[in-house]
Amino acid sequence: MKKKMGLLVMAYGTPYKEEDIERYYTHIRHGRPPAPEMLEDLRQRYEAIGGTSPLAEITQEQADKLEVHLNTIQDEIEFKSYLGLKHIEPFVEDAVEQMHKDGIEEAVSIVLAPHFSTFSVKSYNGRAKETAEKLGGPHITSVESWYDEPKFIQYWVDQISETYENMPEDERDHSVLIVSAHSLPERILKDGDPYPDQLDQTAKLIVKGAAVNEYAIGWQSEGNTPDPWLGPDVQDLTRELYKEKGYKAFVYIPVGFVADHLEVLYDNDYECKVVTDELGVSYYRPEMPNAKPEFIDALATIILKQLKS
Ligand SMILES: CC1=C(CCC(=O)O)c2cc3nc(cc4[nH]c(cc5[nH]c(cc1n2)c(C)c5CCC(=O)O)c(CCC(=O)O)c4C)C(CCC(=O)O)=C3C
Ligand SMILES: [Fe+2]
Repeated sequence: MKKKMGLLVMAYGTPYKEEDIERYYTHIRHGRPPAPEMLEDLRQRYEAIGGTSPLAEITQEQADKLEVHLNTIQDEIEFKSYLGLKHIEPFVEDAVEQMHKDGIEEAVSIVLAPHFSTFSVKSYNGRAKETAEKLGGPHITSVESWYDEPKFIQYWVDQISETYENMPEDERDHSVLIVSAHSLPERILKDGDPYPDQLDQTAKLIVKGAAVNEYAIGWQSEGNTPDPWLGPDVQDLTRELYKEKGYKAFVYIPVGFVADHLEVLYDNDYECKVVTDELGVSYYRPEMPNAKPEFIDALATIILKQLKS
């Protein structure tokens, strides 16, 4: 008999339709409704990428494929996946409750974001464990971070190698790789949050694997709040690097994310491209992992390693 295990896949979540944008944004803001102009600004950004984000569909596909793949590559455990989202239903709490109702006693959880921070991964895992404790189960083993998983690094190495191979030689010799993640308020640094160091490590491993000479770390998508956020912002960084080094091509890899969504399709493909267009240089953005088999295999490897440790 195979051992049955819940597979709790957690991700940010996105509005399913335009009418969901307000309550979604309110949830992100811990229950404080956004001012009308902030809401309108967000609505327009979704509008610019086609009305809503492809994220909902991609996240579901990632969870489904991960379950199937895990059940294919080993035969000791029967995994059953549950999707738990941070800011829209099915919420993390809903997923844990469903596992409990289904009689799941043991579960493993993973957040679809590679780098640990008190703002992101810690809060997902905390919400899951708190709910499980309240209900009296399941027992959850959590993956805390996976920013250095070799198969994840290899995914990006392969992507950028392909991008650089297809670039005109003159551009390749004058290009820079911008490795980025979602910015967070600078105050996370006070408490020794590992987030910036983990991004640094991811970047170093990718750069080494792909033998890229020129790279820089940037932050993107910072929130609309008065506190200072981690910088440099990818748009400012693009301008500075152009001024200092005169690069002819900029290659963006937002490795803090794993799917095509608003922060990539708008903040990179629109906002960063406005800057590269203005500077008259080339913009490249290798493909996101989404539900590609190599990435699903990387996630499965991370889960199995966690269960063996
Ligand atoms: C660390 C981090 C990740 C990566 C880790 C993870 O994935 O967990 C992430 C991912 C995402 N963030 C997303 C969307 C948004 N995040 C916002 C706002 C914020 N994010 C924050 C942090 C993060 N966010 C923070 C500290 C705020 C400010 C909150 C405040 O005001 O105090 C806002 C509000 C408006 C704005 O600021 O743009 C939106 C719409 C989407 C979905 C996109 C889609 O729908 O396609 C995704 C994947
Ligand atoms: Fe966000």
